[in-house]
Amino acid sequence: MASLTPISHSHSHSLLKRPNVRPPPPPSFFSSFILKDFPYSKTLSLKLPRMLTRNVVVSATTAEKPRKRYPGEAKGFVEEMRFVAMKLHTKEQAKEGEKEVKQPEERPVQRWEPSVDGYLKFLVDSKLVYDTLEGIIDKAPFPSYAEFRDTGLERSEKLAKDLQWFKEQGYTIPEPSSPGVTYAEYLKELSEKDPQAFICHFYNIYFAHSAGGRMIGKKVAEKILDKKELEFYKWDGDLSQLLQNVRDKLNKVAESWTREEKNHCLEETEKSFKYSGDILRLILS
Ligand code: HEM
Repeated sequence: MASLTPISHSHSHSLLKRPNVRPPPPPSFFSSFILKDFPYSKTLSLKLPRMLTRNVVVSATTAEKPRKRYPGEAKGFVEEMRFVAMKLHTKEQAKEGEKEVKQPEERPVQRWEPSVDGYLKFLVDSKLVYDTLEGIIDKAPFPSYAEFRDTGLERSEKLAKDLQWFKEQGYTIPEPSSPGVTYAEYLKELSEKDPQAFICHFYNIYFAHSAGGRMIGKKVAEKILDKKELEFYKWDGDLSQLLQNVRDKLNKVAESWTREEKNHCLEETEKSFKYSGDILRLILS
């Protein structure tokens, strides 16, 4: 495993007690700072930086240099990734969501009209993405990826079983389609040149599936599969413990990242939603 440099918090603690701290600079300073640090795309640049600015707290680490705190930072980097991800949901997807509904999959799952053929396309493309992710983690082109081998969250074999079940029911399993192929290619490329961005996708893919993904699985099964529970939505062992183990590892890996690298990882969240949204939308095709 790559050497990790833990961040020491002791010194900020003692300094927090200092009474004569400099007052925080005016909001305009923050807006430009955050905008510079979070160059999100046009669609989000209006929403996300404001959202982040609103939540940034200035903590007095030294009298000379006020230090901005990122939302979730005190709890660890996973909490920062979660914060950005939750804002990218729509209100109808999750309570914490803030994004406007633009795509069909952003509407309430309760009102979806899924088709078995569309769902099969979704499962096939999801399998390609998980095959790719799990292959990358296994190969570990960056040593830190090896931390994420055998987490118990792997989905490739589960999906293989589900597709076999559909086949036995008489369905023809389609070839992967463009959204899955495109995402898999992107992940392969990223994994070899940009570990921070790759880890963002890793987090979002597995954690999205354990949250919204499970909800989707249940609703879709009620509507079109006579409530058949797929293996895709079953984990060996206690899911919340498996997730916690991965959160701990992600936090540990991110401890060796600079603030710029962390921001770069957070900025990738939007792409993760875009690629995953394109695959989710197949359910409604
Ligand atoms: C129809 C689509 C979606 C629905 C209905 C949905 C719904 C949800 C819900 C209900 C939660 C749990 C919120 C809570 O903790 O109270 C959640 C969490 C989350 N979602 Fe989604 N989501 C969707 C799509 C996505 C997509 C496309 C991504 C990113 C690729 C994503 C990433 C996440 C992440 C990272 C979490 C945090 C999980 C955790 O805290 O462990 N979601 N989602």
